[in-house]
This record gives sequence, structure tokens and C-alpha cells, in this order.
Amino acid sequence: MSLVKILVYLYLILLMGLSQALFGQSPPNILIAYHSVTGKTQAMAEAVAKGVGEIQGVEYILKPITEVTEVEILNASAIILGSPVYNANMTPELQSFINSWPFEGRPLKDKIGAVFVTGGGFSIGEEAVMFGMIRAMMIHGMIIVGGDELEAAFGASAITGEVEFADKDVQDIFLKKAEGLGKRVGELLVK
Ligand SMILES: Cc1cc2nc3c(=O)[nH]c(=O)nc-3n(C[C@H](O)[C@H](O)[C@H](O)COP(=O)(O)O)c2cc1C
Repeated sequence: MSLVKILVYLYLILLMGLSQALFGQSPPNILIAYHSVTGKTQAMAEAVAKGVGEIQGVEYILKPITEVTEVEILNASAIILGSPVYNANMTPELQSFINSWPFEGRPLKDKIGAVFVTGGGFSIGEEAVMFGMIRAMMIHGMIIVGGDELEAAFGASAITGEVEFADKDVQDIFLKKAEGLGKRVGELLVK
């Protein structure tokens, strides 16, 4: 290889590095925010994060809602929200968290949104809560994404208090849905 060619390559590499340093795009990041009192929804949040972690080039922040800052909300490319079911509603804390999001000028418009829930029993509120969170995200103009399998079509949900699911830990079958949700959101951001 001639000296000129080597110099041209070196120049291009330098130019690429410089432009990335000056204008470089930070990788897409996902905010996984949850409310959890007895740890079940937190376990699902951790599984969502595990799924995101399977996708290269995507970063995530995993936090309880009390620790999330407005800057983190504004900087997120996607927000994945988790709530326990309380009397067929999201928890009041989760609702207050959403109510605190910046709205003027709709800065969250076109961010990806996804949800996960845990509830004590079958069909006593999980879907209602998922749709409650989805509706609120849609008011902000967010683009809603479900999980990667039919059984998580609206998001990931776990039953934590009924019959054989009433263990101290969230069952794998539900954690897999949460993982699939995180993975799908990560994949979509890369696309
Ligand atoms: C005040 C209260 C109300 C609840 N209401 C419901 C309900 O309507 N439907 C349901 O499936 N589970 C209900 N549960 C059960 C919780 O949703 C369930 O235990 C959940 O997994 C707790 O999540 P966490 O461990 O993240 O706090 C309720 C629990 C509490 C404390």
C-alpha cells in the first residue's frame, strides 16, 4: 500500500473520530421506571432490563419512579413503565408520576412507550391497568409497543398471588414475557 493511501486512510479515520466527537449521536436509551412495594413489579422491571441488555447499542436506566428525573424522561428514546394493580387501577404513585411528565409542546411525542404490570389474580385488573398506562402515554403522543409474543400483546403481565403463582418469587413464565418486552423495544430502537 502506498504512503499516500495510508495517509488518506489515516485522514479519514481522524475525520470520522472528530465528527463523532463533535456531533456524535449518543446511543438510544430506554428508561425503565416502576413502582413496587413488595418487589414483584421490581422483579419484572429487572427482567425487562435483562431483555434490553440483549440488544447491542442500546442503553437503559432502571429506576423506581421516585428516583427518576425530568432530564431522564426527556432524554429517553423509549419509556417502559411498570405498576402493580391496585383495585384495577395503576397505583396512585404511578399515576402521579405520569401526571408530572412535561407536557407543554408535547416533548414526549414519538418516543416509544411500553408497559408491564403485576396483579394478584387473573383478570382482576391487569389489562385495565395496562390500558390505563397506555392511554396516558398516548395523550403524550407516544408510540405504543407490546411484547414479542401473543401472550404479551399489550405488554408484560404477571400473576403474583393466585394458586400456583403465589410463590415468593415471580414465576419464570412471566419474567420471560418481561424480558421479551425489553428485547423488542430495544430491537425497534436499533431499527
Ligand atoms: C391496595 C391493593 C390493591 C390491590 N388490588 C388488586 C387488584 O385489584 N387486582 C389484582 O390483581 N391485584 C391487586 N392487588 C395485588 C397486587 O397487585 C400484587 O400483589 C402485586 O404483584 C404487588 O406488586 P409489588 O410487589 O410490585 O408491590 C392489590 C394490592 C394492594 C396492596
